Amino acid sequence: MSEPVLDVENLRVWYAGAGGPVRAVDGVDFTLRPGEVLGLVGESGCGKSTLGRGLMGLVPRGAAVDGRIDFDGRSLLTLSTRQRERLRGAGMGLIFQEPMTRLDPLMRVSDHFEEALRTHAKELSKKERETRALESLRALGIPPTRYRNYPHEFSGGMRQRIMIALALALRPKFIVADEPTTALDVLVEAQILRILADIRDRFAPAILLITHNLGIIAEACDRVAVMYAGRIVEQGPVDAVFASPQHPYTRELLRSTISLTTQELHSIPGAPPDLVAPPTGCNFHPRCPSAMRVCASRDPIPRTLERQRVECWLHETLSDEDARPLENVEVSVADEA
Ligand SMILES: Nc1ncnc2c1ncn2[C@@H]1O[C@H](COP(=O)(O)OP(=O)(O)OP(=O)(O)O)[C@@H](O)[C@H]1O
Repeated sequence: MSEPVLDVENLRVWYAGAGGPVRAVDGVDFTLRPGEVLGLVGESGCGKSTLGRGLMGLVPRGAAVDGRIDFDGRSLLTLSTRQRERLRGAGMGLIFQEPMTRLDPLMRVSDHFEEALRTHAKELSKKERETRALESLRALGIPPTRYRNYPHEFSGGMRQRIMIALALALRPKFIVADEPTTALDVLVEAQILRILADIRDRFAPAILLITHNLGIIAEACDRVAVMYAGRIVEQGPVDAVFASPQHPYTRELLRSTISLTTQELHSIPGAPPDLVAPPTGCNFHPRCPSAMRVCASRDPIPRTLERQRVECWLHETLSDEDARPLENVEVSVADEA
C-alpha cells in the first residue's frame, strides 16, 4: 500500500468564545492515501468545516490549532504562515460550497487561472499557464471558448466546475471539498460527483469530501469518518461502516436517512452538545440509546476493530457496575414525546 499523503494525529481546533473555548475539533486522527476519497459526515455544527479549514491552515485569527498534521512528509503545524500559504494552492486545494462567493465577479475566468498559477506555479511560462488552465477546464467540460467569460455568465453547476478546475490546475496532492454539491440541484450534483470520480482516476489526489448526505458518501467515497461533537467516533471502509456500524451514533445517523423502504422518519432524540462545555465522558452519551454508566464519566478509548476504528465503551470489557444502563434523560423525554 502507498504511504499516506496526509497523516493527522490528535488534531484540535478551538475557537475563542465569550464563555470559553469552542472545541470544534477536539482530538481527531486519520490518514489519507493518494487517490483515496474520505467522506466526512455528521450533523450540522459537529466541526466538519473546521476540520477541513484546520487542515488547510485557514482558521480565523484567535483560533488555536494543536496536534500533528503531516502532509507529504512535512509537518504542517511547524511551518510559518508564509510557508503554509505557499503549500496551499500548490500542494493542497480547497473546493467550497458556494462558488459565486469565491469567484471574483469582476475577474474573467482567465484572470482567476492566471492569478492562481502565477502565484503557485511560478515555473510555468505564460503560454504554459494558459495551456494548463484550458486543459483543466476541458477536463471539467468547460469549452475553451468560455475562457474569457465572467463568472456570472455561467450556470451554478458550471461555476462549481470552474472552481474545481481552478483547484486542479495546481495539481494538488490533497483536496478538501466542503459540501461541493449542497447549493446545486440533483442532476448537477450527480454530474459533479462523476467529475470527482474522474479527477480521482486521472490525477489521483487524496480527497476529503465533507457532506451531510450519506448517499453521496455511499456513491463517491472509499472510506467514511463519522464526526460527532468535535471527534471522529467511527471510521472505516464505506461498505463496512454502512453494513455494520459499530458506534450507536453511526447507527442512529444511518437510521435517520430516508430510503425507499423506510416506513417512518427516524430522528435522533436530543440535540448535539454545547462545544464550550461538552458533557463528561462520551460526548454522545446523553442521546445514546445504549448508554451505560461508564459513558457518562470516562472518555471512550479509540479501538481498532476488524475493519473500522471506533470510540465507544460498548467494545470494551466492563465491570457490571460500569456496564449498567444509564437512565438517559434526553432519550426518555424524546420517547415520551
Ligand atoms: N469563527 C468561529 N468562531 C467561533 N465558533 C465557531 C466559528 N466557526 C464555527 N464555530 C463553531 O464551531 C462549531 C463547528 O462548526 P463547523 O462550521 O465546523 O461545523 P460543521 O459540521 O461544518 O457544520 P455545517 O454542517 O452546518 O457546515 C460550531 O459550534 C460553530 O458554531
